[in-house]
Formats: sequence, structure tokens, C-alpha cells
Amino acid sequence: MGSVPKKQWAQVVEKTGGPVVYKEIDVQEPGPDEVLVNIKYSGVCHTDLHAVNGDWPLPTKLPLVGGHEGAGVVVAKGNLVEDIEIGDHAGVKWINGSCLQCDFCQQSDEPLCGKALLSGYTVDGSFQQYCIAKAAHVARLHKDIPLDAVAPVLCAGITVYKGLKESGARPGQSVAIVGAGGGLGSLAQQYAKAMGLKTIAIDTGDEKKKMCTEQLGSYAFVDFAKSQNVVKDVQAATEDGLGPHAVILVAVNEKPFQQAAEYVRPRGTVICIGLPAGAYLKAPVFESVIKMITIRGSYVGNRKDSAEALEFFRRGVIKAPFKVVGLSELQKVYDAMHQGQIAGRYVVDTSK
Ligand SMILES: NC(=O)c1ccc[n+]([C@@H]2O[C@H](COP(=O)([O-])OP(=O)(O)OC[C@H]3O[C@@H](n4cnc5c(N)ncnc54)[C@H](O)[C@@H]3O)[C@@H](O)[C@H]2O)c1
Ligand SMILES: [Zn+2]
Ligand SMILES: [Zn+2]
Repeated sequence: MGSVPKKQWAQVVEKTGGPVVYKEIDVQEPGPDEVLVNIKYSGVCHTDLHAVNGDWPLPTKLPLVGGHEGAGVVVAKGNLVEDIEIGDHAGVKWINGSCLQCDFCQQSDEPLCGKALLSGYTVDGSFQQYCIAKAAHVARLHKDIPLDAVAPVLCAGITVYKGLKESGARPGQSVAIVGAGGGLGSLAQQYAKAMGLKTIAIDTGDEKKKMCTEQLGSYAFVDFAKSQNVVKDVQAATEDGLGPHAVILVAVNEKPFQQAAEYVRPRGTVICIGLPAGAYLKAPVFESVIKMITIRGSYVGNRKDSAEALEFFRRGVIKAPFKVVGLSELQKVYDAMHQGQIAGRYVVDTSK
């Protein structure tokens, strides 16, 4: 493997509940259809915190190296890999690999593949310096793309871009982004803007309000913690008071999943993306029927969605705030995320 070291630094979940342990571990060798990516930067997604806490009905591998927004350079590849070269820039996504043969893979619904490998969940992810992924699934990154800024696009960006497409919202229409101040939410506002949509941001606190309205392009902000009536306030924020055409739910609490159907516009669509632990969706049957509301789930994106979302970013129309800290400080990022204190995204630099 040439210049690839035998040992590397990683953040390891040794037991569910954490904390993560920063330590030296072995570098693995890629299999025949895999590449080894020298991760330079990795975004920290709330999913990584769900994985540490073990709060989803899907067990993680243990010990686990989390992370699934890894941007870096290909340093080794298996002998079956022909369309990506050593030295190319690549991104490790949530979908680390899929069978490419099943009903879903054949129809490019790779996230639905029953054999999908999940980076930082069922296989080791990007919170290490050298990460393995299936060559078919690593994102191809142009060399003019900065590896720190692009990291959050590899999950958050792809996911919200896909969710906006699934919503069917058209240019000129309005979309409520619920959880707008977080990683997915901040990128959702930027993708929506680039797609010609108007956004209403819903989250809490002055820092997030300022970011959403002054930096990310939302024309209105509803503070869910201060509002006496979120449903009324969201509807009132639309021009005719009838509510937004679509709602993108990226919040980490159950409440908004039980409110969105009430304020979405007749004929509107509620897209569920956030995955709060143990939560249930709720919608009034009467209003949902007579308003002809659609409620649907949206789960990351396929390879084409990923390439499209990355192309928006490469063109310079997506700019979301992020802060860089060393990989060694990952636990501090989790603590802040747990408190809901992060506006935008944290990205870890694997060299420190
Ligand atoms: N479906 C998918 O494919 C997919 C992909 C990636 C992440 N996710 C999930 O999306 C969620 C968000 O991830 P993230 O990394 O953006 O998290 P984050 O912690 O960066 O942001 C979550 C935001 O939700 C806000 N929030 C909490 N309660 C709220 C409420 N009642 N109303 C409005 N906003 C509220 C928080 O203040 C925070 O700003 C997580 O559950 C994550 O696992 C899903
Ligand atoms: Zn993610
Ligand atoms: Zn498959």
C-alpha cells in the first residue's frame, strides 16, 4: 500500500452511550471492490450522536468508528476498481456500499437496499484518518472543491437536496424548514434558495435566527420555544396565510412531526427526514383528508442525487456555515449537539 501507515488516529465508540475514545488503531486494507480514503475532514451529523447513544431500533457495530461525511484522497484501491484512481478526491457517504443487484438497487433506490452498508454505523466510518468504502459508492469530488466545506454536503446536503426534490415544491413556492438552525436545516435553506424556493426557518435562539435570516436566505423565522402557537405563526408567515407548500422536517424532537400536517398548505407535502428517538408521526385524519395532504419519508439519496447535490456545491451556490475543530475534540462536539447549541455544522480535521 505504498505510503499508507500501519497505524492511525481514530475516535472509537467502545460501548453504546459513549464517550468516544481517541486512540491509535490499525489501518485496514481495502477489499477487491473497495477504496481506502485518507480522510482529511469529516462533518459531524446528528446521526453520529444517535449511533453513540444507540437510540434507534437498529444496532451499530461495536467497537465502532462513527462518521459519514468524510472528504479526502484515495490512497489505495482493490484490484477490481477501475474508475477511480489513487490521488483522486473522494467522499465517504452514509451509504458505504449496496448490493447493486436487488430490486431497489436496480431502480437506483440504493438507500433501500437490504444489504446496504452504513458508514459509521454498520461499518467503520470517517472519524479516522483512513476509511474504507465501496468504490461504486464513494462520491467523486472535483479537485477544485475544498475538502473542509464539502464535508457536510456528503450527508446533510445530499439528504436535504433529495428531500426538497421529493417534496415536489416548485420555484416560487414556500417551504418551511423545521430544525433550520442545525446541520441539515442550514443546508436545506441554501438548496431551497438555489432551487428558487422561499423558506421559512423554524428553530430556536437568536444565534440561529440571525444565521437563518441574514446568512442563509430565509425571509421569516419562527422560534418554536418562544411562539405561543407555532401552527398559526408558520401560516401567518406565508403571503396568503394558507401555509407553506412543503415542510422539511429535520428537527430532532417529536413535537414538530405532530404539528406539520396542521400548518402545511392544502395539497401540500410534509417530508420527514429527522429521526428523533422513539418518535411517532401524527396528523388529524379529517384535515389531512380534506386538505389532500401528502406525508412522506425521505432517506439520504442515491448516487445520482449525491452527484447532483455536489454539483450545486461546486458551482458555488451553496454556502452554509461550519466550524472546524480537531478530530480529538469530537466528544465536545457531541456534548454541544446534545444541548442543541450548534448553529450550522462542525467539521473535524483528522490531522489533530
Ligand atoms: N433521513 C435521513 O436520510 C437523514 C440523514 C441525515 C440526518 N438525519 C437525521 O436528521 C436529524 C437532524 O440532523 P442534524 O445533523 O441536522 O441535527 P442538528 O442537531 O444539527 O440540528 C437539529 C436542529 O433541530 C432543532 N430542533 C429541535 N427541536 C425542534 C423543534 N421542536 N422545532 C424546530 N426545530 C427543532 C435544534 O435546535 C437543532 O438546531 C437527526 O435526527 C439525524 O439523525 C436523517
Ligand atoms: Zn448524516
Ligand atoms: Zn441492493
